[in-house]
Amino acid sequence: MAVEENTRPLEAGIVTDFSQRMNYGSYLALDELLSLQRPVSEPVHHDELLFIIQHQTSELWMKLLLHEIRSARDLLKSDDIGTVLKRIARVKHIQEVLTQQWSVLATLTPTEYAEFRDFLANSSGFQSHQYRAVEFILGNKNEKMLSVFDSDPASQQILRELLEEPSLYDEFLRYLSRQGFDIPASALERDVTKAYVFNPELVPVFKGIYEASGDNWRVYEACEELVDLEDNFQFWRFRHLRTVQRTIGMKRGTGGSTGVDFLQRALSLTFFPELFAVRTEIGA
Ligand code: HEM
Ligand SMILES: N[C@@H](CC(=O)c1ccccc1NC=O)C(=O)O
Repeated sequence: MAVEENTRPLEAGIVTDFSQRMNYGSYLALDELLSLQRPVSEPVHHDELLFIIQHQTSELWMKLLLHEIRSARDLLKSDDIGTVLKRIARVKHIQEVLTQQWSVLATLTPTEYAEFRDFLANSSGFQSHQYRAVEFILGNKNEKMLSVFDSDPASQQILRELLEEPSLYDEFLRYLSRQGFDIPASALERDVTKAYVFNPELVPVFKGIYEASGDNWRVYEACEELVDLEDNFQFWRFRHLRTVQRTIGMKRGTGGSTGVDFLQRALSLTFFPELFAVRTEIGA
């Protein structure tokens, strides 16, 4: 059989009979995955598919983000800092993808969005349980957020567990204590169900680590990884805010908040305050 010009001939070994074998689509449950984009606008607005896919892909990456951060937190309990660093390296790449992805949604103009926004009713990203789980495990705990999930007990239960468990940073401080660093009891015995708040007693501990980085290389590296992670989180929040601003201006959110003003306030939150405070104390 003659091979057509500018085509790649299939090799003899290429498998084509999947009647009895697992294939790509069945492994990945593609039939289900690709049937889950269900626009609600009537008549269906061209851009609603973009809106749905932007959110669904974000949720998939957040699923992995949570999986990796949870694992990093649990590995700290067994003092396996090497694997923790590997987990955080991956977390940072996922965050970069999530932040880059905003440029796709930024092609949605305010006019186009206004044409289907009403169909979204009161649904909002504020109700994303995976996003809230990531915030909680990073230490931004807030029990009041649980009420949003009253009608979704399974998600509410996961959030309640994360609220009650130590955060990634709580476990990092406990790890440092086990490694011989002088972590004050006020940090080790804090109420982990509350949002983490700045503890000035920790700054000298980090100052010691940063000034003798060569003696504590892994710990020093871990501190810098956490700083990167927080920076990346803020970059995502900032891109979200700017996308919201260019799409709905100063309108209230569908979730009931003031919108841009509400999101702006999240930019002053911090997960690892002492790791930023220590910078003021370093050098001259
Ligand atoms: C045109 C696109 C978007 C607009 C206009 C928008 C708007 C808003 C607004 C106004 C809020 C505040 C809560 C409210 O009252 O609704 C919010 C929260 C939120 N949105 Fe979006 N959003 C957009 C896209 C996205 C995307 C793609 C994601 C990705 C998952 C997302 C995730 C979130 C999350 C997680 C929150 C809660 C933030 C927090 O608690 O600080 N949003 N959004
Ligand atoms: N809060 C947005 C609506 C919105 O963006 C949204 C709606 C449903 C599901 C996810 C959303 N994304 C982020 O908030 C708004 O006020 O227009």
